[in-house]
Amino acid sequence: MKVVVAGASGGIGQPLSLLMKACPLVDHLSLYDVVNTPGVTADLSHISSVAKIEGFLPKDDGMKKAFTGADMVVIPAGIPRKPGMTRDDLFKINAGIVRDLIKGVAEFCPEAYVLVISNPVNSTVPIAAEVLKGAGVFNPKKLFGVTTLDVVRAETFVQEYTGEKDPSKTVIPVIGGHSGETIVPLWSQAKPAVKIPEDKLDALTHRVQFGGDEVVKAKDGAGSATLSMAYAGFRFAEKVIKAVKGESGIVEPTFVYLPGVEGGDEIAKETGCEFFSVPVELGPEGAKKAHNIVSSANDYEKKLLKACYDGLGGNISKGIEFVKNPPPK
Ligand SMILES: NC(=O)c1ccc[n+]([C@@H]2O[C@H](COP(=O)([O-])OP(=O)(O)OC[C@H]3O[C@@H](n4cnc5c(N)ncnc54)[C@H](O)[C@@H]3O)[C@@H](O)[C@H]2O)c1
Ligand SMILES: O=C(O)C[C@H](O)C(=O)O
Repeated sequence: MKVVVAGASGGIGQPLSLLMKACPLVDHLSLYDVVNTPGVTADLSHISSVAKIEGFLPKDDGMKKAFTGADMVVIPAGIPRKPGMTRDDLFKINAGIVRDLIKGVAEFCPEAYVLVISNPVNSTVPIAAEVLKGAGVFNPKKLFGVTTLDVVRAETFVQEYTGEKDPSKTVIPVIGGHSGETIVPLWSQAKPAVKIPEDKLDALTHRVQFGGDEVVKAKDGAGSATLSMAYAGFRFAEKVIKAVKGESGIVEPTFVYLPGVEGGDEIAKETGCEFFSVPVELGPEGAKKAHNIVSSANDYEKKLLKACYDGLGGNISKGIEFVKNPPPK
């Protein structure tokens, strides 16, 4: 299992690379960034874990060397938010960064599982799909937008109503997209079931939808969530790797191209969105089956979903348009 982290020197990239280096399921870790990969690689290389590690900069065919033979490419490359910014404000810079990295995937490792962390995820994943389509190598089962941080937040914030000692033991499906109102926690589908007082529901939902803002505000200009994102990104990547290696029964919400995944057509029809995060069963081929829990939402959640569909559709079209009709340079 050769894993590439693209954007490896950044706030997410470094702790994510640390978790990958420590993971016994990873044989080969390849770090790629436009800066500082020699230092990050030298540092991590002293860890006595199984993964062989290499680091590359763009010079001397660095992307080709980093990506060739990769089984998985995880992408946290791009600028983060500052207070007052929306994720969509990152589009101008991050759209081009993701497009160019995905061109590298298409050329050097078209069979790889691709996990996109870079924001705005609602647009960067459609960008990735368009680039891969254009290169004739798009496999929707292998392209994932990482929305796990929303799931992790929901598990954490609901703990006060579950009484669970370990918050990760409560399964809360968080569906839709990854920004503000497009993030929809389906509390009614919690396992085990959880009773949230009615007067607390709005505040809890809002905290999950806008949890990213809490961190952006607290970091006060120094970026957005990095450590919790590295944890969440690793948690999702590890699940994909385990499924690829044959473990069955792994289901995790992730933002996928619905028409390309079994069960996805029905969800696309119901939501009106081609890209959507739903619990996806993972298998050796990647996304095995999309679970339609949209139809099980209660009335409160249906209202949230309506707002989600309205916002998400525009974000998706913006990403597709960026590749189909690139803006003048
Ligand atoms: N999906 C999520 O839930 C989630 C959560 C947190 C952050 N994010 C997003 O992740 C991205 C990264 O956040 P961060 O805090 O690590 O930012 P950061 O600025 O600390 O790190 C980004 C890294 O990307 C590198 N980079 C820039 N252009 C590159 C290119 N063309 N090729 C390779 N590397 C390149 C930079 O050199 C830097 O090291 C942001 O867009 C942020 O909004 C997503
Ligand atoms: O909020 C951000 O900009 C980063 C990330 O998407 C998050 O949810 O923390």
